[in-house]
Amino acid sequence: MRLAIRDLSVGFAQPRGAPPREVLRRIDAELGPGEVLGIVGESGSGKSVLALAVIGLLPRTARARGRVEMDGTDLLPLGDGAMSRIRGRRIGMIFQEPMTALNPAMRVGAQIGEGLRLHRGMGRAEARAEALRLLDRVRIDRAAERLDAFPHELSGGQRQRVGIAIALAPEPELLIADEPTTALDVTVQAELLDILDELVSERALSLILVSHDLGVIARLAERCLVLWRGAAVETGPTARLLADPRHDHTRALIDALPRRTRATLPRSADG
Ligand SMILES: Nc1ncnc2c1ncn2[C@@H]1O[C@H](COP(=O)(O)OP(=O)(O)OP(=O)(O)O)[C@@H](O)[C@H]1O
Repeated sequence: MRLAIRDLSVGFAQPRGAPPREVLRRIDAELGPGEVLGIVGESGSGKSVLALAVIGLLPRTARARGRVEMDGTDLLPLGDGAMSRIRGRRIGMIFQEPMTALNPAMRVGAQIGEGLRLHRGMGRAEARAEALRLLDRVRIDRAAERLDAFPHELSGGQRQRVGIAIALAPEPELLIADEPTTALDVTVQAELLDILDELVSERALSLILVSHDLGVIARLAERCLVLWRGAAVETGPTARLLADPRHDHTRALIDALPRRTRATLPRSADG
């Protein structure tokens, strides 16, 4: 799968005929199989709007221009029906707060099973066995028991593992993770980032990783795009950006990193 974002702008309709407020301006980006693209920027810079534009989940008041091409097909003009078939099947999404993606009234195994039955044509027993394999893959402890648990019975980290398993079930080619570890403590965060990293290489998955934290981006993304007030102020290999930031906002994001994280980054990012 190749994704090409071309000259993408997004505005929001304003009341009383005022001109739309542009929150994303002329974004270009590309992503191939087994690649990770980091989207980094401060709060309100447009990261989530960019992720939602790619997966076709912008609010109705949003107006998008440009192209979001998946293997050459522009997704922006697709209607709800065509887009919902691509979403889930070809593009998966992981959210910051896994509870929003989980159905509170449905057992974990059944939620993972939905994607397996709908998109991979599995029967009930086969879907249950595969759901267990997926829970093992995201290294949840006591996976067999978790199949029959409800989301509220799990910790935040376990819920996010389930969120990843649900997103993976239809074997998507592209995964979009919007602040997937922000709500979790650092050990769990590190483990989940490792799992995502492994999945990208195992499955030649393409990953768009959204974070306000350049440390998270640096762990996974070989290339990244720095958003500032809706514009891509810097884009390129993450190592280059860290070693030689060219925009004040990139420098500010590096300065925001804890000293210990900075010490693990390419040398010149430190000083
Ligand atoms: N539904 C909406 N209607 C109007 N404006 C919106 C809507 N959603 C987002 N915006 C605006 O778009 C801009 C970008 O928001 P976005 O959520 O993409 O930022 P972000 O970088 O993801 O921030 P955060 O890290 O806080 O989630 C903000 O100015 C926000 O107010």
